[in-house]
Amino acid sequence: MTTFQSLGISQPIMKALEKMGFEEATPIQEQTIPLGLAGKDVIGQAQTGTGKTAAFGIPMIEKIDKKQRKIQGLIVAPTRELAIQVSEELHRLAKFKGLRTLPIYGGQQMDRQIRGLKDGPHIVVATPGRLLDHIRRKTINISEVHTAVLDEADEMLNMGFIEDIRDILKAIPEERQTLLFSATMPKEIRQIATTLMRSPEEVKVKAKEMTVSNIDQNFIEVHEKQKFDALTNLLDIHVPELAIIFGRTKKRVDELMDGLQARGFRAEGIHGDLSQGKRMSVLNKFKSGRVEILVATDVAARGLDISGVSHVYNFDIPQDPESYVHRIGRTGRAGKAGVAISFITPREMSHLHLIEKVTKSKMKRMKTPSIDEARRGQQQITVEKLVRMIDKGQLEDYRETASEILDQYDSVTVLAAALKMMTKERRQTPVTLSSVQPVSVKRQSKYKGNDNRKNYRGKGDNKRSFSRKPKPQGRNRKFQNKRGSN
Ligand SMILES: Nc1ncnc2c1ncn2[C@@H]1O[C@H](COP(=O)(O)OP(=O)(O)OP(=O)(O)O)[C@@H](O)[C@H]1O
Ligand SMILES: [Mg+2]
Repeated sequence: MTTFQSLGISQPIMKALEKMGFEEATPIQEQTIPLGLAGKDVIGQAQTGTGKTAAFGIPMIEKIDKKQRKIQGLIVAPTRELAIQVSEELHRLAKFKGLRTLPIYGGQQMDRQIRGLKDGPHIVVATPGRLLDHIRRKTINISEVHTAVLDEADEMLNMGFIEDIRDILKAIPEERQTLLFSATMPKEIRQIATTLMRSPEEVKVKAKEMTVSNIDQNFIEVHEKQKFDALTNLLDIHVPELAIIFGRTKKRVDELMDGLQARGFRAEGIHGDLSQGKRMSVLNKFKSGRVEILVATDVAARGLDISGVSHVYNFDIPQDPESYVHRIGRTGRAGKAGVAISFITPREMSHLHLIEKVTKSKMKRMKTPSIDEARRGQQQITVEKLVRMIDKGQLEDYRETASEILDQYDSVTVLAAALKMMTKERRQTPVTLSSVQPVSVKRQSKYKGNDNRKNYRGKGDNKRSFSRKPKPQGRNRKFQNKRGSN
């Protein structure tokens, strides 16, 4: 057990950690906080939900001079929701030090952000597109940044973002400390990463599998046309506290949401075509439990930390094993248990094996659920309610009527009628989804520009092309013409 105290963390942050209920450091925190404090560049890789945010956040906060009202720490994250979440976590960590943190992302009014920037934040957490807009308009000054973090680093250095990241890093002094974190770090991306850093220390938390062991990983083999019924049956059997269902495209997400609502589930969708206001309201409803099922594209695959997500369903199997790791990692966080179920059509079985091979984990075959099992699942909820009522007692006022009924009918019939009355029977509204192509085992390049990439970004973040090839530039060459101008 490593205490935060033994890592040499200052009093204001210790106080914040105590308030947040962090008792001991997680392995990635234990290993990277000292390096971060020593000013080293770090590539940190650790499984989903193991506290990478605080691992880069704590040393960044420690090194910030509160009196200097300049942006000293910059974090770049791939989605708006993640930028907001990371900013909130850093705000909590820096609370007693009194630092200001500001999220900057697309879909929010520019002038509001400009006002926020004029307020003198010490730390900015940004999505790349909007940050570049501010840099080009000269509405942000990042020339005093001494610590830069790429959260979800492999995603940030992937085809869709790499040029933006290079442009952003050019606006930061070369003497900066650069920290890269993710649960996945394909070799090719790691190589690109080192060109942006100064002799980085690579920290990889030792684990046999890329995924956390507290996620129970399953798959069902199911034909495309039977997927939707299988999904609603599973939902009735599992009764998740909160569930995320991943679909391949925005259209798919919309159709799934409509279908689930038609069958009486409290489901809402999130993807890059929705307005920022809508994205936020859906996510907030989900966090508060007013919506039980979040249907999402990969826009929600990375980094999001929502407590209570007990189940993740891959309605469509993701193209990349990395995406699989991040998607299922929305459950089983901070040591909690979680369940993941992936739907695989017979033609996609080889893709499943590829994912298992890359992630070094195994998915258990789950049999396709039947409507009878689903019914029993629904009845089970009623039975549990009934048992709770029995345990509670206070039934005296009902006993006389109860025995009168039992004089006339047998007990099983009476109880069956009561259960039927109390059970919310599922509407079996027929739902047909548009057909989709199965995922092919032929992997696209790591530097892909696939459909998910487009899904990832919201409107207005799409301006920059996805197809630009990463230029093979070394750090020195890249910064040569920049020298002196910072
Ligand atoms: N030392 C700790 N003790 C207890 N809880 C912690 C600790 N560190 C982080 N947490 C909590 O664990 C959860 C997961 O942390 P975080 O979001 O940083 O994970 P992550 O490693 O970045 O995951 P991902 O790869 O999905 O982005 C958060 O709710 C966070 O507040
Ligand atoms: Mg994270």
